[in-house]
Amino acid sequence: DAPSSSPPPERAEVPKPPSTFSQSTVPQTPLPDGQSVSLFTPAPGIGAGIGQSPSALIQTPGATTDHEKIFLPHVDRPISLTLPRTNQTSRPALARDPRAISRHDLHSPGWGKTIGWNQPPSRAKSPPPSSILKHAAAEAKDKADKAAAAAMSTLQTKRGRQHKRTRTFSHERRFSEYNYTVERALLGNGGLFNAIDAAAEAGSLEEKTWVGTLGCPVDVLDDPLKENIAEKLENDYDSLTVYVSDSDLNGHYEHYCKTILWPVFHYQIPDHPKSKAYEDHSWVFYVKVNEAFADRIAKNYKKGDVIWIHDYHLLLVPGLLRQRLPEAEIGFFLHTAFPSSEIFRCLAVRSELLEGILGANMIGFQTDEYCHHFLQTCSRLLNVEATKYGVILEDGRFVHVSTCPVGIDPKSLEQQRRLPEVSEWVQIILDKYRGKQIIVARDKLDNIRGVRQKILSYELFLNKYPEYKDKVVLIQIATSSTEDPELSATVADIVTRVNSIHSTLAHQPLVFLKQDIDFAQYLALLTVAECLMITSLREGMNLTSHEFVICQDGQFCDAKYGPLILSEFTGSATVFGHNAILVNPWHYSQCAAAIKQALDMPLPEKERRWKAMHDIVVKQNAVEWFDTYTKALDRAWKEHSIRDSTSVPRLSLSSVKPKYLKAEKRLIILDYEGTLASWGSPTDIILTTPKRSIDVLNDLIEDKKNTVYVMSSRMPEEMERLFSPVSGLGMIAENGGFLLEAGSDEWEELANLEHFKNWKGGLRSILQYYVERIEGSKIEERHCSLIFDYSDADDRAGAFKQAGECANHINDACRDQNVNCVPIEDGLFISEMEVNKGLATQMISDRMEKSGMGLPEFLLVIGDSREDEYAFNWAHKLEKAGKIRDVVTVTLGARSTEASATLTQGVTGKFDGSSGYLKLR
Ligand SMILES: O=P(O)(O)OC[C@H]1O[C@@H](O)[C@H](O)[C@@H](O)[C@@H]1O
Repeated sequence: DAPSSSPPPERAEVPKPPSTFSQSTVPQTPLPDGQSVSLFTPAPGIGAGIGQSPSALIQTPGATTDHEKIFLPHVDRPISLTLPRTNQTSRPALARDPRAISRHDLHSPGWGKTIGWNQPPSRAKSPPPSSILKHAAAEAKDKADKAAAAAMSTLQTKRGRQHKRTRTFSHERRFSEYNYTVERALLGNGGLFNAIDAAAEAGSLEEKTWVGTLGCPVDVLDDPLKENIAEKLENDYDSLTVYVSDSDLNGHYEHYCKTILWPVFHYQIPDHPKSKAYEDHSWVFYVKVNEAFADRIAKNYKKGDVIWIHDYHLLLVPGLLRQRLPEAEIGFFLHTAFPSSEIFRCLAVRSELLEGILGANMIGFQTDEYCHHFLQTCSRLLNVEATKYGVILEDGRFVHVSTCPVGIDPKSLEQQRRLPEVSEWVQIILDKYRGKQIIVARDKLDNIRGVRQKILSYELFLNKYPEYKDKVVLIQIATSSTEDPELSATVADIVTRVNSIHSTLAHQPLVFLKQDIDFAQYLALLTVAECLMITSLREGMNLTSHEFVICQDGQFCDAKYGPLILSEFTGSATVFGHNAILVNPWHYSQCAAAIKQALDMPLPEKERRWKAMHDIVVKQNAVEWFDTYTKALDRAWKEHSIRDSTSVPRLSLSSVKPKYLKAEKRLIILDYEGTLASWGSPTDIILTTPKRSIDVLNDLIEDKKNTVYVMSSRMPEEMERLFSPVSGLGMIAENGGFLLEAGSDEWEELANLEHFKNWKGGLRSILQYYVERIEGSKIEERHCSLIFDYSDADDRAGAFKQAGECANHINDACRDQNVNCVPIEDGLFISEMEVNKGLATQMISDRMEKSGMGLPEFLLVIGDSREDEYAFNWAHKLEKAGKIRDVVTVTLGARSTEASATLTQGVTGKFDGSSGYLKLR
């Protein structure tokens, strides 16, 4: 039952390619009628995996490429592909080769067919193959052998060949004897393909390499042939092939991707009693395939490459790559929706998935809502700090998260619409449905797209408004990349009921095609439609609606400006807003009323809405998406390129010493907990300061050239008590809330204490809620900050988890109040957003600049935690501006940092000012 056992569909179903590619190094056995076995896609990625979407894309900036050489048909490059935007002189064989033009969403298993050749059929709902459950490689291999033998015999029969194959003649060898062509896969993410294609054409992308799997079973290919294919694809199509066994790919795509991730990401928890979704049998295959991608990419990676991972099939790849290539520029874009944390947390491997995604420098989503869900999920489940712009990981690395909605390429669509087949079909449809109002729809027939809900709404519409009965036709195209027999049967029943009740001898109100149609027919339908109806229960975007808007401009048919009925649960709903008629697909009477509203809409209103949507589609196009995303990724990578402590050099005492000695004026800023004192979290009760720290500080201050500050999360009075033996010491308390200038006796408030009074009241109730649930936890109130401390909690793991939720809760509730809650060791620190150590250090340098004293020539900042990064950044700014000659920033311990040097032990072990200068041991 393994995928390799699925016999390939009959050759008769293979659309005849315009030309074939002959493989020179494998034995040549031309197929009759010029037909050939399709092994790959010229845009691998489109065929990445069994019906997979594009997976990873590597681009090398600065290099040049011949885009057309790869993607456009060429006489001496006989690949079976014709793409849009070619300057073809001859008319493309659209009707004959339905793959001749591209579309945004190639989700049909065959172009006008029910089964495609170059994608094995899906069995997403079937029980897992025994190869998966038993992990029996040998058995799978045996099955694959038999299946391949069966497949070959099918081919032979069809071809009418009379060769006698004996058991001793390996079927693998037989398979390898055939010619093959390289064809674009029928399944996958057409929107991505079109966008990359458009970006290349627009000059935004100079060189690219797709990384993907072959769109066909590979177990039957022998190693030399596999190598040969990979080589061919690398050399001629700039495509890297990832080989994984058929059973691994089956477990990965059809099981883990399609029965777990796809439904969960679209708010469908597969909790059917028969569902195997939560058995983790397929997780291992998901990991394996992701690892295979990461290995392939890492092996090929060259410094300067940009790696862009796409979609839910490859969520682990960014993380796996980050381990292999710590410095690489890695982007991730999710084309689907991202669910609320309450749904995501149902996944057994939720942390692994999140950590995988967080390997990227930048994570892109289609809408703000998905972004927000992701940030919230990270904060709740991983207990990391999430800001509006991204996630701060425990090691200090910042991962950017942003919204970047994908669009279509109106230019190429425009060209495709001009093809004669489209106008032919426009005419055919107009003739056939003369006098009728056509509502059009094309969706995957899965539980996500709401086809059932749509037809039920339509039935209600016909019942409620019988005056439309003879005047309206709903043409529903239902494609599918995976089989769901139960849903198919239910929908078929409803379709039969609608038609048997509402049809007349002369009129059939519902045309339901459980197959895909030719792209030209699809464009013609969008052109003549009175309205498009999308009722997805969830959908990342919905580019069909964008194509509809373009097709309604009246260029090839009387101006329609057809209204768009659009589920509010699609990404496109946030893009179009109320210019579309937004509906809740579960609210059948609302949907029925929307149909009536669309059909009755006066022309001026139609035109107004359409114009607004048209502007959006044209502006928010595919090239724009590519440019925006890649620029943001580049920025993210440059700004926050990983500087973990292994890549930050150790503090070189011998290089610091001359700088120190040269300076006539020095500013030294030292963090307290974890830096001066080698112990302690901000929640510890500090009784005394180690004598050694006091000695070091006194030694430093004794040198009149030095101005010394200590910074801490402690309150001013605590700091005073701790450092009373050091006179002249400057202090920064409550992480920047208070400043005591060096040599002064008066504390200054940098935080707004009035504001604190206002927000702390509201927060107390939230914190109290968690204190009651976490035994041993407590709230500590300081002058301008609150600390939620669970260091004494019995169940630290449980407390950690709840604290994550608490932080999230607070950040959500206080977003408008400028209040920020960040995790600290065994606690949460809540303070005003702009109040941090950087604010206080800025104040110090401003004062120095303004006073006659001027800025120092030497600045040393030493810290150990995330809050100290604000001070490091401030120091670097001064250095960059050329205001301070020598700046040394040092962090302690192993963590990512902005600091320029590291130390592994406490400061007191290294510094000693007893000789009147910073003595380096
Ligand atoms: O390969 P699949 O899972 O059928 O999906 C192909 C594409 O289908 C589209 O509908 C989705 O929006 C994409 O996210 C997805 O990549």
